[in-house]
Amino acid sequence: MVDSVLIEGLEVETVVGVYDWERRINQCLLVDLEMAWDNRVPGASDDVSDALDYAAVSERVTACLKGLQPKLLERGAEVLAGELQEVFGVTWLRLTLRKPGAVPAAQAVGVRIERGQR
Ligand SMILES: Nc1nc2c(c(=O)[nH]1)N=C([C@H](O)[C@@H](O)CO)CN2
Repeated sequence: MVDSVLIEGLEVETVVGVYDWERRINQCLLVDLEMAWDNRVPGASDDVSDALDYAAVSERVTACLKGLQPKLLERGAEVLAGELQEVFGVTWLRLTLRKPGAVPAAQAVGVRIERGQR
């Protein structure tokens, strides 16, 4: 499967971080997702129920990270990947989680994971 559905630069405000001061504030995370999906089916039917609905996935991503409040980006990425695979039936995904401002000299720092088979 070479087709994908994309979400790029999704902003989520949540509690995230390992330090005590970070547990008392909201910080912004940026989420990029590439998810394998057979786009020939919705391409033929023109029906959103055949598509991987990026709006529904975006809502789920936001709710998951707001609820989870992970210490590590790695934890956020891992839980998110598992939830998206289970809930939406995504067989393969590449997920990037960035934390802008965490290292002031860098534009952003983050993690990237791939899970499942294409
Ligand atoms: N690989 C990681 N390194 C660090 C993380 C992380 O989530 N993954 N987090 C922190 C702190 O929370 C940092 O962002 C505070 O500025 C440090 N390193």
